[in-house]
Amino acid sequence: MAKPRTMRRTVIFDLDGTLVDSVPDIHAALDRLMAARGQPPFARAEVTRFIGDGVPVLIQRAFAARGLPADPTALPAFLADYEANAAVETRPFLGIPAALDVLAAEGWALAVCTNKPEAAARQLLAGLGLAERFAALGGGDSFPVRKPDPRHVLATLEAAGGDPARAVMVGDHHNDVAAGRAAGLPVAFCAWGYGLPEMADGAPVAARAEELPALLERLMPR
Ligand SMILES: O=C(O)COP(=O)(O)O
Ligand SMILES: [Mg+2]
Repeated sequence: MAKPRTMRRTVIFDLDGTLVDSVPDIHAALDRLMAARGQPPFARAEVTRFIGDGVPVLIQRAFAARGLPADPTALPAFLADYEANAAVETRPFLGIPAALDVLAAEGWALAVCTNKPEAAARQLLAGLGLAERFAALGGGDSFPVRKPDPRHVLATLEAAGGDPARAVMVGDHHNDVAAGRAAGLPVAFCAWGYGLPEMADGAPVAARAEELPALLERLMPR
């Protein structure tokens, strides 16, 4: 009798700060948005701190930092600019393409769960030649909920054809740790990203992308 097939293991990756260093293009688009309102540019460290909760919150934080009232035209203006310019300076972090190759060769399915709007995330992955590697992409506006809500992770996993009992979450922000854990997944934290070290909250930390395959193997043995 044929043995029942064991479902493939799936890695759910966060995008910004985990797979790609996207802050240069986010920073540039945000400064153009602010310049159109007569505002001075931001420092890179400020923009890095604004990232993690999706674009609407990024813009709220930027406007609050400049003491500006909310402006409903800002979000569509930012998105139109950013979607067209998401892959100008943005690149995968050092070692990420090679780590994805190793994971794929080891039989992992790969998926992306990001709070970045889906259209911008797809533009970016396509612009970097990474899109075909992923079985599914769940953006910040793909479902009624987003990270830290675990349903964002679970819906992305379902779209990838994955099994929640055979999946791990990798991210750089407390939203990733919280969403992955609440979804019942083991979590790994990326030290190279935009989150503060304490956001790992006890999750195992990868210091470099090349450490990911062995770390994920430990979290979810074959
Ligand atoms: O868009 C954001 O604020 C964060 O995106 P991420 O979930 O890919 O880190
Ligand atoms: Mg992130």
